[in-house]
Amino acid sequence: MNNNRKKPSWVDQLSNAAAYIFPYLPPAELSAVSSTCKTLHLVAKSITAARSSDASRNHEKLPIPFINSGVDNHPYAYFIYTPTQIISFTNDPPRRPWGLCVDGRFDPDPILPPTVKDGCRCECETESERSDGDLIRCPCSRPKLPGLIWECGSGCKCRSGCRNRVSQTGVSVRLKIVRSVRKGWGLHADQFIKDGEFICEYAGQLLTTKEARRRQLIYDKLASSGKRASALLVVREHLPSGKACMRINIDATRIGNVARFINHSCDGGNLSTVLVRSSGVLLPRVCFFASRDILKDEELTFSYGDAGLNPTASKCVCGSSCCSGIMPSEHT
Ligand SMILES: C[S@@+](CC[C@H](N)C(=O)[O-])C[C@H]1O[C@@H](n2cnc3c(N)ncnc32)[C@H](O)[C@@H]1O
Repeated sequence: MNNNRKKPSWVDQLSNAAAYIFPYLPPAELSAVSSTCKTLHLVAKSITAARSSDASRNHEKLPIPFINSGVDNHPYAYFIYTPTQIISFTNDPPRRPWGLCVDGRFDPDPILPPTVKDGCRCECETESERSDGDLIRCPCSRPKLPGLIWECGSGCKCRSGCRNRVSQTGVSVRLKIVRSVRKGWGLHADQFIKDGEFICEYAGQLLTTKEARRRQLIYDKLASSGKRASALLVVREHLPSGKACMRINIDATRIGNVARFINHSCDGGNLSTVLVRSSGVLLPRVCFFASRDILKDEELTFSYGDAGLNPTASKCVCGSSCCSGIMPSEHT
């Protein structure tokens, strides 16, 4: 037996322990411990580099880096990543690790999915029989309403490879999150994106309208003191009767995906907001598709709604020729 094996030094032991604990720390705590000694500073630096390299925390097929070219000292934004919408009413999500390096995960040459403008190529039959003898209609054959598309889902005979599941593939285009002086973080294309291509879902916590209103008041207060950017999206689906509409509230402020970084543009921007319903799934999802060809490095934007007359609303700096100068705010 070799008794001469070298014991790890206390510096190595400290560094190993820090590598386990630091990925659980939010930025302020990470920065505080980082300033205590050189060893901890180096571990914190590598965690920060890993966090900045992929906002999706390995949840998407491609990494989505944060880019801050000297605008200020924010290397990344801190939030919990969810690739799909979640029904959750907890106020305090538990801490999870973020910042460990995982090598060799990304497919360098992914197969791009079809675009929404390719039309339906669903291979399941228009009407097919379920095992219980009932006929089910393929969602592709349902009447289309503006701003709403039907995709195949768990209620269809087809499998996940079906071409009518465009928005169920996750983020498949190269994106990056870029810091700017006036708008904070913003989502940008990191490749050419074709008109009609699927960009991403707006994922976050699905809220009741009562809870959404409660949170909106808090966010408005924080925004008026210049404290925090919120990401609470309200979308209304007009039901086929035309007499009622369903309100969908998605809050991506603390738990969300890349869509929480999409800034507002008064001219409607370059994204279409589309409600996607799929067979066998009760709730619709809010998805973004390119509304025109988008060049590499262009910022992705959409209209948050009408500016209205909210006197406490913050200033819009979208820069479009029809900019109202006021950010839209939800107060209904
Ligand atoms: C959904 S977040 C978008 C990401 C945000 N920029 C960030 O840094 O996290 C919405 C917030 O971004 C800012 N924002 C978005 N569009 C803007 C615009 N056109 N002008 C000024 N601020 C904007 C506002 O602070 C708004 O509350």
